[in-house]
Amino acid sequence: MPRIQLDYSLYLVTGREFLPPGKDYYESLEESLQGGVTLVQVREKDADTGEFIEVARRTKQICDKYNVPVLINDRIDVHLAVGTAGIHIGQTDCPLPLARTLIGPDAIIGLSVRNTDECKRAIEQGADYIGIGSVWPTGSKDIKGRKCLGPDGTGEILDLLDGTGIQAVAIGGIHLPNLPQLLHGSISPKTSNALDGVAVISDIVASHQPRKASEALREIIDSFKRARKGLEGHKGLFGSTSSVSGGLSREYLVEKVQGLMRVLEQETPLINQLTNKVVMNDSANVTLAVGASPIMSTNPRDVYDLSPAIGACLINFGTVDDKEGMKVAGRQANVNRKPLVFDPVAVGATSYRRETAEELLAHWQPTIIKGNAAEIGAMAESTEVASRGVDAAGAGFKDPGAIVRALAKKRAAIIVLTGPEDYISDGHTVLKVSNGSHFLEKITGSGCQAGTLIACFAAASRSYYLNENEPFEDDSQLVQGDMLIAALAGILIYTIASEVAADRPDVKGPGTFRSALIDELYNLTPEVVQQRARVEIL
Ligand SMILES: Cc1ncc(COP(=O)(O)OP(=O)(O)O)c(N)n1
Ligand SMILES: Cc1ncsc1CCOP(=O)(O)O
Repeated sequence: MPRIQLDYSLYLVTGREFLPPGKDYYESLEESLQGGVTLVQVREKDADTGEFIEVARRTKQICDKYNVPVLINDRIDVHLAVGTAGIHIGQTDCPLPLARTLIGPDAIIGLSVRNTDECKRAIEQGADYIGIGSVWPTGSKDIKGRKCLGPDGTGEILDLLDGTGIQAVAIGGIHLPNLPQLLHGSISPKTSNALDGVAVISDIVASHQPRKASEALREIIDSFKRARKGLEGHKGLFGSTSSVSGGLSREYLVEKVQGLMRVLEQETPLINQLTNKVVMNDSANVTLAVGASPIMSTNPRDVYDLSPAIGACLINFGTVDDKEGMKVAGRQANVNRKPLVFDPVAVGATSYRRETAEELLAHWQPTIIKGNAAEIGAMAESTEVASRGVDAAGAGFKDPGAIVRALAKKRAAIIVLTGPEDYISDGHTVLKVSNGSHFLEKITGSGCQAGTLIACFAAASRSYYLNENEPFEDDSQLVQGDMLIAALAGILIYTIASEVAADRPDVKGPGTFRSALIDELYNLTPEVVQQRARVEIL
């Protein structure tokens, strides 16, 4: 007889030591069950056997009221004494085959997995589910300096499970702000296998309001799972994010970009830009010139309040200010499902910038990442192109298309590589844009302005989607709308306007070019885009 199927969506691992002062364990447990916890593991690291059995017995009594199964951490004797649904064991606990003999064929056995080798063994030994971790640093367990897996490392393990029927949860450092990034970012690149749930201790147990904490996590997990159901059979990485997979042509792409130009003018979306001091004024002006509305808010409370009202958010860390504001703005963009454009300026130039980028990326999931060759190289951990200040040094990548495609897959985001030619990828399709003017290299912040315009068109693409469809009709993506087209639109509009500006007789050098560029962005028509766009599908 097959073992019972558990719902792994929101898996609470208990930890009485992490309760807020004065909070009763059983009260906290009951509140978390009311908030939507679907499975509970009793984890007692300091209790003696009698106490463990008593805690597990009362835990099971409460969980039974909510029809939520209970598993026991490590201890087969406690499981047998209390009659729970099964056990969770680690790599140094009782070996799985022996545990199976001891607890019989019907009980669930979960195994901790920290790498692909351990996963292969878990498959061979017949685990019912695996706990993949630690995804991020955690204060709830000593992970002995081991490297955290992150969403992409989690995805590599998920790849191996495809077709095995073994369920998987992730564990370690999972909290509301990084949950969307984990769920979407761990979808395995090769097989599209995804997590069945997440296991958490502190996000629920350490909360004064475990019911609310659980409800908030469940909302995100349920929406992700609904989306996956809608996508059954689909093997692409991005589902509906990009609609261009079939029948792709220059004409199709340009027509879509023209459509977004009209949407932008009609909708005037608000674009919040946490950007650097050097470019702030020009970025606000290019935003206005294409028909969007700029706001340059950085205060954490302010960006939180603004998030529901904006069309998109840009985070550009050129002067690495306002890190707290960037964390909150990006997190709220994810929570409110707004496009988030990340411009990691000079990320490869210093260790501080690299660490800051990683810190930010642990807080939120970008929709689009834009950078020059040095920045994209640093993000892709490639040494082909070095940084020189905020610029890239050297000739560039041998195969830029392969770089952007691989990074898009790794980061589960659209990647835009700017340079003499621009490359854009969603992990499948690679587009190359050959428009632009040499003057763009002679003014400060041209890359930053391109990022701003990508954010404007990302907002337009989302609006277009929501106007055409029932709200969240296709819930498959964190952000709705065609973000590959949005990135293409931002790049095309900017580079074509730069060509038109550079051709003007009154443009004598970078100073006059800078003003002319804003004028030409303002005056650019869909017809000129049609005539000038040099887009190739690689
Ligand atoms: C769901 C889940 N995944 C992993 C673990 C970690 O288990 P283990 O490696 O045995 O470490 P301890 O929990 O025993 O410290 C888990 N408990 N649950
Ligand atoms: C038990 C365990 N195993 C790997 S990480 C971890 C702790 C998870 O706790 P938290 O959800 O508080 O990070």
